[in-house]
Amino acid sequence: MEGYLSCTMTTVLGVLGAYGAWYVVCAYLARRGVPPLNFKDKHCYVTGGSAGLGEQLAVLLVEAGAHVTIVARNQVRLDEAQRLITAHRRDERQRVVAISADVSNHGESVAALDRAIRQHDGQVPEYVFACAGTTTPRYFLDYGPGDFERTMQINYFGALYTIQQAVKYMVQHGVRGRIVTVSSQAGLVGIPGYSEYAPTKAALRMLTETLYYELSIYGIVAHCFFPANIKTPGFEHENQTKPRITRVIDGEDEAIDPRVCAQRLLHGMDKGYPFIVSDPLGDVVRAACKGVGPANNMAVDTLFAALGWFAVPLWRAVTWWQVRDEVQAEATQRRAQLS
Ligand SMILES: NC(=O)C1=CN([C@@H]2O[C@H](COP(=O)(O)OP(=O)(O)OC[C@H]3O[C@@H](n4cnc5c(N)ncnc54)[C@H](OP(=O)(O)O)[C@@H]3O)[C@@H](O)[C@H]2O)C=CC1
Ligand SMILES: CCCCCCCCCCCCCCCC(=O)[C@@H](N)CO
Repeated sequence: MEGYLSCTMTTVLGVLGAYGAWYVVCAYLARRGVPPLNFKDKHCYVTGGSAGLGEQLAVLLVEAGAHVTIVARNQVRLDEAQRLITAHRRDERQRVVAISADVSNHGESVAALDRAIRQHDGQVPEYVFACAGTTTPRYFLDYGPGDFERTMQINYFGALYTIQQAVKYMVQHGVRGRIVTVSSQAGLVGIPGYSEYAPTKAALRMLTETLYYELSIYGIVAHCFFPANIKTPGFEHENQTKPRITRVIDGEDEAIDPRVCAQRLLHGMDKGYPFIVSDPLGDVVRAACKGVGPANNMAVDTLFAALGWFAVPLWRAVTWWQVRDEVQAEATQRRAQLS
């Protein structure tokens, strides 16, 4: 009996020890080659920097000593954001530049970046955050022609145009910078109501995964951020059209503060994570959706993934049960409307 116990103990300790060693190796591998974050005197370029997540990100960046460019369309909101961001500077030599452009237009995207570099005395951005994005959630059948294309054009192509041009300049000037795309947890998990939005965010994930490997050729690190709901003007906009089914399933009540959300993004970048989330549930979803993409820490991700494969279908069943009345009502109403 005693022999049996000590044999079990040895096995348990052996497994824990092996897991610990694996964890350490994974942590080392994940960080390998990623230089520490350092924003002091760096040029950080933030599209969508006039509101919500992008604005709070710009605030944190100037607090960390960066020069910042924010890009958005509406001049009034840009001016307000510029004032707010400027008030957070550590040093008045820090430049805060605001540029009005529609990033979904290739010419405007490129011109905005050129202007930003000129206004920063030729300094190419070391950090590029493609934050601009939008959604108007509805039932699939309620979208009109053009809606899908418009959202893809802003969320996906808007980010792509900015990043491609920035990477060109980085490589040309030998800048070993970082690029960040902003996807969403809705780009990982299918949620009714996001048919116009989720594909744009899934596309960003795959773009970033590709660039994570490809841009390592030039010493540039790519990150993709997958936040859950954030309390922003964009969130208020989407809630005006969001079906109730969507509100319940995506956890409307748990929306987080944009500053906290931006801090979590910077934390993930500091760790060198390719895919970054805003909360622990996000880590479960991220790991369960990992596929053959890059891991943050293979040892931890494997545990999270195993949890996700069981928990996500349970969560799906529970939330679907919570909205059973709305599902019924929508089915009845829609059939009546279309027949
Ligand atoms: N809020 C949330 O719950 C979540 C948001 N996200 C994503 O995070 C990002 C930020 O979201 P959030 O802070 O809520 O967004 P907001 O709507 O609050 O702010 C969006 C910003 O992007 C700018 N923008 C929008 N379209 C364009 C365009 N075509 N060209 C240039 N700038 C543009 C807006 O300015 P202007 O309109 O003046 O151009 C504004 O500065 C988005 O990509 C969003 O999809 C992801 C998960 C959850
Ligand atoms: C124990 C494991 C349970 C698994 C839980 C799965 C949770 C998924 C939650 C998805 C939330 C999606 C928010 C999308 C926000 C967004 O992008 C929009 N607000 C657009 O702006």
